[in-house]
Amino acid sequence: MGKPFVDSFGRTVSYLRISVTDRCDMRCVYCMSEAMSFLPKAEILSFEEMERLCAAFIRNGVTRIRVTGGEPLVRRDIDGFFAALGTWLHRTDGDGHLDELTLTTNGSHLATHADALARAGVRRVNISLDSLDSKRFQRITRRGRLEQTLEGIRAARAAGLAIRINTVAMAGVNDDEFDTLLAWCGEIGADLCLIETMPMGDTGEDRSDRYLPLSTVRADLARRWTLEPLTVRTGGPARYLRVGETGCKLGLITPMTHNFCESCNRVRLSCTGQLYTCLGHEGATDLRQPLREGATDPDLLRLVQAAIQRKPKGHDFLIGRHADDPAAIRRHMSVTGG
Ligand SMILES: Nc1nc2c(ncn2[C@@H]2O[C@H](COP(=O)(O)OP(=O)(O)OP(=O)(O)O)[C@@H](O)[C@H]2O)c(=O)[nH]1
Ligand SMILES: C[S@@+](CC[C@H](N)C(=O)[O-])C[C@H]1O[C@@H](n2cnc3c(N)ncnc32)[C@H](O)[C@@H]1O
Ligand code: SF4
Ligand code: SF4
Repeated sequence: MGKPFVDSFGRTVSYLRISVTDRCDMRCVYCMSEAMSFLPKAEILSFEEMERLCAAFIRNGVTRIRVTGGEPLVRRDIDGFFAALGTWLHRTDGDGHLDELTLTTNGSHLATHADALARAGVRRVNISLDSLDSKRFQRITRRGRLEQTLEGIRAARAAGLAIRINTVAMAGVNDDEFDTLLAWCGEIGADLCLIETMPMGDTGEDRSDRYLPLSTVRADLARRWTLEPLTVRTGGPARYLRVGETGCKLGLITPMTHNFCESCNRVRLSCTGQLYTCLGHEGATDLRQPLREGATDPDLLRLVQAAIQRKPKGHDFLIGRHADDPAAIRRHMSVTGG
């Protein structure tokens, strides 16, 4: 096995997030604009290309891969991709292995894929759902259908996958639903993770007046629920609390703080083969061109190592920052999948 990737701040990179497509069947108001245009197929890495890059990461100490998007389950032959990555799970030949393979999805196609994901070795999924009211769900996602996502959640449970529901907390949009969501998650045995809105990409809407600090939400929920801080971490940014009444976990993701930058273990590969070493920065290293021009594994490794050496210390997101501001992050969340 090769040497683990360590950045200039001494942080070891053991977690790769890979966005397999920029396409999506929804257009969530905080993520994309209604008139989002998508990339031509030739620009997107083939699954063979993605598998080769993943292998290079795994052979150098990456033990967790999260597949995301866009909506990962709208890409053709996604089951085959999971099956291929799944062969790295718990390998013991000393040439690298994965401890975890997982995905973040909007759930709309989970009913079709849940069994194949479980067979590939996926054990838990993060499913985005911002409301249990079908009209509101449709308004937020612009084209999603609540029943379809609920069907996907049922299929995931039936396939034995552990579920975390991701809910973007939005002032005046779904802030009256957190109790309902918490109770419902308790009923279905899922964890709930609330996420603060992040200013990424132009969505055609102003996000700043929807920003809801989770410190306020937590204090409010604590009046009705027994919330006990947990030390458990998934290697992700969520800080977890145990909900006494349901036994499930409540996660809080406050991406605008720098809480987790100092122990950041992750990099991101976009569907066009750009390696982003920080969610909160524009800079990326192109791996597609060298890959397509016949770069060897050591060549690719050198590029990745150099990129990781330049991994920034943290982000400088500002919620009120206008999209025209030169410091604003222009790319949409769907480019890197969060
Ligand atoms: N600032 C920041 N936010 C992140 C980062 N990774 C994920 N997030 C936020 O967390 C949200 C949820 O991401 P998920 O795809 O569910 O992944 P995760 O929370 O890392 O998942 P786990 O692996 O289960 O901990 C994203 O939409 C982002 O808002 C990160 O590295 N930096
Ligand atoms: C970009 S989506 C990709 C995967 C999949 N389509 C889904 O929705 O789960 C990954 C996560 O990012 C979150 N997200 C998207 N845009 C965001 C934003 N501007 N701020 C905070 N979270 C965001 C979504 O709610 C979702 O949980
Ligand atoms: S959050 Fe996920 S489901 Fe919603 S538009 Fe973005 S990529 Fe699609
Ligand atoms: S903002 Fe950048 S440094 Fe901070 S946790 Fe996210 S990816 Fe890591």
